Amino acid sequence: MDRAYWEEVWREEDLGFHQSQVNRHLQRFWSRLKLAPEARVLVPLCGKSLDMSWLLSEGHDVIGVDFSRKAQEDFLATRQEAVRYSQQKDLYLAYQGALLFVAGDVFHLRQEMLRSVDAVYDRAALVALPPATRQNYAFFLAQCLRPGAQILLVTRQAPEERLSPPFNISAEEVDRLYGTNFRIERLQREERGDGVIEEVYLMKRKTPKAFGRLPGDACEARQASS
Ligand SMILES: C[S@@+](CC[C@H](N)C(=O)[O-])C[C@H]1O[C@@H](n2cnc3c(N)ncnc32)[C@H](O)[C@@H]1O
Repeated sequence: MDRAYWEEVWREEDLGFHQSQVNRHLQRFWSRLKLAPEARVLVPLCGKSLDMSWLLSEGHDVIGVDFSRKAQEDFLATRQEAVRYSQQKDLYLAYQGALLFVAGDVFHLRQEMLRSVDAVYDRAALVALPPATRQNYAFFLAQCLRPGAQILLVTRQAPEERLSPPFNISAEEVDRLYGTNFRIERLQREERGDGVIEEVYLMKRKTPKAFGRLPGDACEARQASS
């Protein structure tokens, strides 16, 4: 699922993933992260999710990231505050109160932006990525997040495997992707009436043995090459 795929999705407004209500797992489990109100939360592949409004209403600083400038525009329009725009290479930044909405590729985010992140909220982000990209994404988060940073992850598994998003993510895959670098706790496993299983995980970045400028540090490497 490359950028062209998602641009088409937004152009055609084929937004079946968008929820008209705040996600119930977010509302139910967010307090488990025990964050201070002023904590900074990254919402990767955010679309125009109302979950960001909820996180802002909790007092958090929110960084939303999505390829789509339409998603950025639509989300900003739901809020009253003035917007200030800037650009860093191929990233289009919009600041609106405690929100920073970055229109661009999540993998192009700069390290200094991510090192200050206390928590990541992932609903319909990991499941939107094809298998090879999922590995890069989990590795990218592990490399960029500081020890102690947390991820609230919502996954899903439908009875049939699909060739397009949302993809099925099993507990084994979560463990394979994140287990080395994160302590993983499964908070919930729920089978919906339609046979789809939703799982909610709380993950905490472990302290690497030699944290910092390791060879292969994804963020550092990206910075050096940009
Ligand atoms: C399934 S939607 C989920 C949106 C949102 N999380 C929600 O719950 O409504 C996935 C979104 O990821 C965005 N996306 C996919 N790959 C991306 C990438 N590498 N960088 C930034 N955004 C990306 C797409 O544009 C799309 O809006």
